[in-house]
Formats: sequence, structure tokens, C-alpha cells
Amino acid sequence: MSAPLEGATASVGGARATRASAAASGLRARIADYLSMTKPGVQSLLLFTTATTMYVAGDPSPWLVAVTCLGGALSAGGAGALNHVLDRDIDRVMSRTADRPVAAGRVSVARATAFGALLGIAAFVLLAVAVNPLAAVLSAAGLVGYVGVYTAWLKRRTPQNIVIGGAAGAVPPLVGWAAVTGGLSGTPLYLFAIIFFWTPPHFWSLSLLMKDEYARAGVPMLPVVRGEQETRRQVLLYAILLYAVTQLPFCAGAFGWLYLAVSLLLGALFIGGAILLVRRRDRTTALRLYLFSLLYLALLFAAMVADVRL
Ligand code: HEM
Ligand SMILES: CC(C)=CCC/C(C)=C/CC/C(C)=C/COP(=O)(O)OP(=O)(O)O
Repeated sequence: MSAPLEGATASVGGARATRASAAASGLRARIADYLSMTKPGVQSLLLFTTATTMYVAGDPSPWLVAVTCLGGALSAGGAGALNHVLDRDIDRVMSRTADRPVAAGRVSVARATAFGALLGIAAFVLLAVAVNPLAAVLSAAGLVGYVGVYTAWLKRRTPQNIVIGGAAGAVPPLVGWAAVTGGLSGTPLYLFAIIFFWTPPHFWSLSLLMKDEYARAGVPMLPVVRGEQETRRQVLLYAILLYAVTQLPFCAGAFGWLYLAVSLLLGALFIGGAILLVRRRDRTTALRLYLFSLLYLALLFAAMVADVRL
């Protein structure tokens, strides 16, 4: 081959390679966008509470745990995508959320809606067929609660949005219990109540750091409507209520001394952190309590399994 021809062939090959690598990175970015709409960070803890509850409820096969978690992930993921659609206007206004795929216009409303609906339907069918109808219905109720009750209805109307709407995030233990036993009883309702009372201190401590953003977006979160000090007071109140609720399954005989010891220690730390939050009005204390809330829930559910199994 002559030198000029060689050069031309090389540049055609180079252009093709550049186009191929641009297409590959475009595809990777698109996949990352769709994945981010499923809110994988939040999902990790939702699925952890589902899986741990299953080991409290009985002796599930690895297959049952895997398929239940897959169903839960599809359901919560679909809910997340639909939340991205409904909240796109306020997400656009807040710096934390402005770059989300729908808010930023990278994924269309129609595509995100179809994606969310498809995941929700796939979750329902999978759980109904491979697990049981009760698990499927409970999981669908979680999706409707988060998308229909919290996102579409309460989030923009009342500072109690996350208290009432937070019930959706407390559904995973019910799904896990129903998956193993085919029904519900007192223990899963206690676990539901634990997440229900955990959600306000989890979110409100973080909301202290995002007050101005919520105010700009016109979302009536507690620190915007009732002020920061009242929010800190409510965090403490709910931390105390949460402690009381965590003692109920021990009193009812569902768990033993190991759970009692761990729940006492974690409860004291949570209440201690909330007292600090009321006293010290700095951002670091709020951020630390929010991060601790994540560790708290994970350790509490891990302790339930350890208590039942050891
Ligand atoms: C209405 C109820 C809730 C509200 C308003 C809420 C709000 C938030 C917000 C604003 C964040 C930080 C930003 C983000 O990473 O998206 C966050 C993080 C998180 N939440 Fe919640 N949350 C709620 C319920 C729950 C529930 C029920 C769970 C699990 C049991 C949970 C688990 C998490 C986790 C694991 C993170 C950290 C995510 C990460 O770092 O990527 N949240 N939550
Ligand atoms: C069982 C089942 C299907 C449950 C689904 C419920 C679910 C996904 C609960 C998590 C709650 C959550 C991510 C709140 C974020 O609030 P936000 O939407 O106000 O936060 P944002 O500003 O980050 O969007």
C-alpha cells in the first residue's frame, strides 16, 4: 500500500474507532441515567430491611431471598423513576437534584414514565408468580404510597408529608415477611412501625442542611415552615418515640436479650445525637445524625437476625 493510501485508511479507521467509542460512552451515560432514576443508594437499605426481615421470619432459600429482593428493587426502582418525573420541576430548582436525568432533560418524560411503569409492572408480576400475591400487593402499595401519596399529593402540601408518606418506605419488612410466611402478624407490624418512626429523624436532620433549597423550590418541609429549632425538637421527639417502638417487639417476645442490648445502645446513641442537635446548631451535627440514622437502621435490623439466629 502506498503511503498516502495508508494514511487515508488509517484516518477512516480512526474516525470509525472514535465514533464507536463515542457511541459506547453515550450508551454508558444513558444506562447510568436510567440506573440513577431507580435511586440505588436508598434502595440498598430498603432491600437490607427486606432481606433481614426474611431471616427473622423463617428459613428462606437463597432463591426466595434473591427473587423477593429483585421484585422489591424493581418496585422501588420504578417508584424512583416516577418520582423523577413528577418532581422534575422542583428537582430543577435544587442544586442537589438539578442534574437528574429528567430534570436536566436528558431523558424525556414519556420515556421515564414508561420505564417506571414497566419496572412497577414487572415487579408485580415477578412477585405474584415467583413469590406470592400478598408480597406483590404489598410492594405495589409501597410504590403507590411513595408516588401517589407522598410525591404527587403530600410533598408540596404539608410539612407532615414525610411522616404520612414515609409509611411507603416502611413497607419492605412487610414484603419480606409475607414472602416467607405467606401472611402477616404482629412482628412485621412492629418492624413497619420502627421504620415509620425512624423516617422523620432520618429526613429532618438532613433537611436542616437543605432548608434554603426547599424554600427556593417552594416545598413546605418542616424547617421551611416551622423553623430550624422546631425541626430539631421534632427530631428529638421522634428519636424518643422510635426508642419506645423498638422495645415493643422485645416486650412481645419476638426478640431476646441480644436485640434488647443492641436496641438500647443504638436508641441511647440516637437520642444522644438528637439532644446534641437541639443544643448545637451547626451543620456538622445535623449531617452526623443523618449519617448515623443510616447506620442505626442497618445495625438494628442486623441485630434482629443475630438475635433470632444465634
Ligand atoms: C419519606 C421518606 C424519606 C425521605 C423524604 C428521605 C429522604 C432522603 C434524602 C433527601 C436523602 C439524601 C439524598 C439522596 O441520596 O437521595 C436520603 C438518603 C438516604 N435515604 Fe432516605 N428518605 C426517606 C426514607 C428512607 C427510607 C425508608 C430508607 C430505607 C429504609 C431510606 C434510606 C436512605 C439511604 C440509604 C440514603 C443514602 C443514599 C445515598 O447516600 O446514596 N430513606 N433520604
Ligand atoms: C416497597 C416500595 C416500592 C417502596 C418504595 C418507597 C420508597 C422508594 C421509599 C424511599 C423514600 C425516598 C427515596 C424518599 C426520598 O424523598 P424525595 O423523593 O422527596 O427525595 P428527593 O428530593 O431525593 O427526590
